[in-house]
Amino acid sequence: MVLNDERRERLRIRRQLVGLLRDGGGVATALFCLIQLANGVLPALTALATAAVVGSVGHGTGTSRIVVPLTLLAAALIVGQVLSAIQFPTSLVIQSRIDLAHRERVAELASRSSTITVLEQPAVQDLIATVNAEPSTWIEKTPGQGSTAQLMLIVRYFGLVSSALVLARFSWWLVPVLVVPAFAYRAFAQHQWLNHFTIWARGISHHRRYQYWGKLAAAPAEGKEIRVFGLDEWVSRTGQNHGLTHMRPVWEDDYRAARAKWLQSVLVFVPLLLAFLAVGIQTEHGHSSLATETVVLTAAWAVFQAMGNTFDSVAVQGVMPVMRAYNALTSALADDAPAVTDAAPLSHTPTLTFDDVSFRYPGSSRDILKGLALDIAPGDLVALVGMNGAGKSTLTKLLAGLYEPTAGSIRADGRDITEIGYTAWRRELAIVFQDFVRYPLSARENVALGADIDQAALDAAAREAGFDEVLARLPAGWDTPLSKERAGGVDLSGGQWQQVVLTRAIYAVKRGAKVLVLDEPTAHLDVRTEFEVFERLARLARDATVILISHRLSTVRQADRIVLLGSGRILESGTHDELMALDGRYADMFNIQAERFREGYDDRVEEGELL
Ligand SMILES: Nc1ncnc2c1ncn2[C@@H]1O[C@H](COP(=O)(O)OP(=O)(O)OP(=O)(O)O)[C@@H](O)[C@H]1O
Repeated sequence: MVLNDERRERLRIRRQLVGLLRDGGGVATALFCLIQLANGVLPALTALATAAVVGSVGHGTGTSRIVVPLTLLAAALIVGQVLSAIQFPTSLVIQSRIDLAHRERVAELASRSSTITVLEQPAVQDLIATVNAEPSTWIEKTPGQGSTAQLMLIVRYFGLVSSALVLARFSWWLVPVLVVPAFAYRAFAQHQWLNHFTIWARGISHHRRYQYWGKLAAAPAEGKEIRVFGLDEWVSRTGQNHGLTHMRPVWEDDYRAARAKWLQSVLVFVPLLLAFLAVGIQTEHGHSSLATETVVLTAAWAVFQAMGNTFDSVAVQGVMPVMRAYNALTSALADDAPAVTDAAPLSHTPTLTFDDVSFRYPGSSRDILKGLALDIAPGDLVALVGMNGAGKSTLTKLLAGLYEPTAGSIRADGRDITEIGYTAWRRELAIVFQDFVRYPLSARENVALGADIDQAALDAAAREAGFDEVLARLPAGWDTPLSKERAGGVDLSGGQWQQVVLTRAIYAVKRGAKVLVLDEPTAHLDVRTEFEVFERLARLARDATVILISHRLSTVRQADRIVLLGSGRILESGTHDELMALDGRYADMFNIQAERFREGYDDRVEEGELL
């Protein structure tokens, strides 16, 4: 039953692989199919042409009779050579196109889910790692490689059939005598290869560790320690041990396979000998000609050639995990089709309402937010403060719709954001996450991120984020790649990167975003720069609501409202003066930071110091 299910799945994947050939491009795939077909039938044609040449020589009636069969034979040989020369580049073109289309589908699949809940599941992450199909060993194959191998496997049977037809013309019984052992030969070789494959795959974790230890010796950072602590011998021995643990069973299998070669040789040798003897005897007795003998001998050999190569099966086997992961990922993300929405952009900045919002992360039993209630008026600059782990970033992720509240709702002008639709709602947001992405792109691309370029707005955003001074020092200004890995690129400091993403968020506001969320956007900036940025943000707050998370209380004191989060709830809320007058937790935190600052320390509250 299980075996049947497994067979059915393998068959389904094989069909999928054939279907993928569509992505290889019409012309290239047609050419590849033609090459495979020709490769399949050429041995039989060569057999017929050779026989015709031999036959015409035997008649001894001058050279004219031999010209046509000789030309045919030469044509078959030349076509065979040409085809094998263009087969490889054609297959590379098809494979890369199929792989590109596959990666596009995977990216589309991964972004299909409107929240990131499902993507955070370890099982889904494992599937994505497999489905990305980046082979690092010979046993792993890409969908492109699997797909062309599957086609070659199918076409192989055309070769078998054409050679069998040629044999049948001489004597029908030669067909089973040769084809049955050829199948047995194939099954045997295939079994050996797949066994070899399985044994190799079983030790993959040792192989990975062998690779890791091998790379360690050559890596600059680790190289420092290896030299200082004299670890070279230990590193090389550990690597060697992993290599040997992986390869020993593989080598044993190689010896076993070599010893079993005699059976394969018998499977080829005996039927061929039978066929050769039968035809030889008949020719001897005048029942057959030398030409027929030639055709039978060549076609008989071609039968084994057609069935002999088993590497295509290994390639198909190598892509099975990728296709299985792809199918599993499709089912895992099936319920997360994008919310289709045609909601029009908001005409004004909305009032934001967190209505009794509770939240716990999927798979966790701890409530991060517990019935949180918060209203934010349009154009307000609200500072969210609180200890590490209080749930500030979580609140912004809920606002962005990356997770859905476990209870309660988040509303914009009274409308639940799920009703507006996440795609439409996110157009209204500009968010700088704490763990923002540093794209190895130009400064301009890092700020615009695919949006239309409005250079005047870009320049203004850079000024407001304090990025203009950095920009002026970049060798190619806006066009400078922000990565040393790119030609002419530069590496920015942590603070300079924050200025880039601040510029990104401000540019989004200039292009119409109504809510700006900044999660510790200034943590790496020096106090003076942070203060200036904050001043500018305060001015920006007239066009958009700004929600700012910060640990530096001296900076956020100018916010319209400061909200102190703790234990999943709002502990205190008000202006700086109101909260200081309250003399509660905020006042404590502020006083400690102010004291530290006076003493010359950084004014950032470190984890565990307070509350
Ligand atoms: N993806 C996640 N899965 C499970 N728990 C998470 C996840 N992300 C955050 N948490 C937990 O949620 C709690 C709140 O985290 P959050 O990042 O919202 O805090 P924060 O107030 O922004 O802290 P910080 O000031 O350090 O940035 C923390 O205890 C954290 O461990």
